[in-house]
Amino acid sequence: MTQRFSKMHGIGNDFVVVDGRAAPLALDAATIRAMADRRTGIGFDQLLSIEPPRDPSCAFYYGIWNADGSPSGQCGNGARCVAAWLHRAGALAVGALVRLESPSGPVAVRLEEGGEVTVDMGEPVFDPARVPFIAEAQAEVYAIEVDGHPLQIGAVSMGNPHAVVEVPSADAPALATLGPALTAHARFPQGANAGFVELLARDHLRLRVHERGAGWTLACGTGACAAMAVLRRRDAVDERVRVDLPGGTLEIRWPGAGQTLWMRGPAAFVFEGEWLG
Ligand SMILES: N[C@@H](CCC[C@H](N)C(=O)O)C(=O)O
Repeated sequence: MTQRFSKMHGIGNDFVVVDGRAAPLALDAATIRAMADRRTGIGFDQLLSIEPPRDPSCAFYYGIWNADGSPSGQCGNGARCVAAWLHRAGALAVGALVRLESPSGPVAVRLEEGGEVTVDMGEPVFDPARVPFIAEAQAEVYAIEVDGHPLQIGAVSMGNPHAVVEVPSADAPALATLGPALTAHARFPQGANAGFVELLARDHLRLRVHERGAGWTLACGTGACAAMAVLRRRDAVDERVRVDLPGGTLEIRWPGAGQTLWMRGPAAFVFEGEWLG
């Protein structure tokens, strides 16, 4: 089987992007894992397939699979790469706000002059049943025990499940084991992307994310949105924040409840190739 692809990244969160507009992608989980292997495959955190929309109000659909072959509902850095890919394919004009359909519903993307992409990521969802997160009632923080450590976490969906923990340092060595343990915690029945956020100022965060299905990544767009959502809900941050991740910086804006959340950042092409697996 051969499959043409573009290799892209959004501040180091890397992707294989395939053109499924004529024939939607039909790869099994084992093939995706083989493609994701960083020694014997192409290597990526997520695979994105751009396809015709199911929802007629959207211009295109993008499917998302993690490096371990599991599907996801949303990918923030991926949405920016999809916008840049569509522009290169002549299907998205600079400055136009275009609705795209993700597995968890629509987002709107705009390619800015200069190449950055702004994305309307929708409204954060805190209802535990919709994250999903097991809790008796909705709360701003939940006390849970992770790997023997008592933690206070926020739980939110940005179209995919996130746990957000405020930490004194996003470089703390203990995160190496806490990340995988929180991702797999039993109170997240579908797993979670585990974000560890350091509050530097009301407009400046540092974040590391252990992603469900991909492990530690250099950046997680929905993770940055989730950190903003959880901290803004507690009035710990302003309406606009800069989020520094190991691979670069994202700008996030969220006025608050009842409003959609916006993310802005770059999207880069690396190379084009053909998978011969
Ligand atoms: N890297 C992403 C999130 C990708 C999906 C995630 N690992 C999941 O399983 O939900 C981003 O930039 O948001």
